[in-house]
Amino acid sequence: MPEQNLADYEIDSVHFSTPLKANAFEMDDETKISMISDHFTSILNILGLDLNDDSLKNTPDRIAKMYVKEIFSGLNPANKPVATLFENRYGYSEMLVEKNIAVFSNCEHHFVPITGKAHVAYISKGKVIGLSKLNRIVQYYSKRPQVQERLTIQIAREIKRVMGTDDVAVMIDASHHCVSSRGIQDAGSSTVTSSFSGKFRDAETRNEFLKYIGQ
Ligand SMILES: Nc1nc2c(ncn2[C@@H]2O[C@H](COP(=O)(O)OP(=O)(O)OP(=O)(O)O)[C@@H](O)[C@H]2O)c(=O)[nH]1
Ligand SMILES: [Zn+2]
Repeated sequence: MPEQNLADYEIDSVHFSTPLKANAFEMDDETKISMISDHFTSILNILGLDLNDDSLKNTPDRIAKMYVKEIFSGLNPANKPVATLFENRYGYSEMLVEKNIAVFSNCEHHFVPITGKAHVAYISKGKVIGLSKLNRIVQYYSKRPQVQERLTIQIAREIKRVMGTDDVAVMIDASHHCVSSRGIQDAGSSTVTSSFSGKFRDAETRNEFLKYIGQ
């Protein structure tokens, strides 16, 4: 594992970290897929489904691949995006806002989707970041079993680390399918979380950010 990615987990070792077992990185992806597939075969059998049906027979394998390679790929630090930074030669000194970044995550309590939008902003301390890398950071931390509060903090911390500045804002507005499609079954509500650091703790800067994202 690249040293920098391992460090991400070591730094993350207090309350904002994804709870991971000590041996979380010992198993390779192929072994994980094979074991998850076996367990899903049992679950579908227990539910009484006929795995000889041609539509169902590959479902355990499909779910296992989807977990490891897609929706939970952010558990593997090897998939952490590497940020491309450029010198701020043009001396841009205002905030940069990347808004309406799609969030597709999954709730760690029920393993059903969290969908919504993230808005992030930073003020340069000399470097600028390739725009798509902000989207990639949001996507990487989304691809873990999550609670929205932790997702917000993890995204903010990573942007601060990469950009070498505390002047970072993150806001997420998302719907939790565990609230909309089951349980209380309230499809109309959404959850807003935010992280404001550095200059974004000042009302004027924060309000400028909120105005740009239409709040
Ligand atoms: N704070 C927080 N809570 C969340 C998040 N995602 C889901 N939850 C909540 O986690 C709680 C889990 O509570 P439990 O009482 O153990 O689960 P449950 O019996 O399925 O609860 P209900 O959803 O009310 O039916 C629920 O209230 C969820 O709405 C999140 O991102 N942040
Ligand atoms: Zn849930």
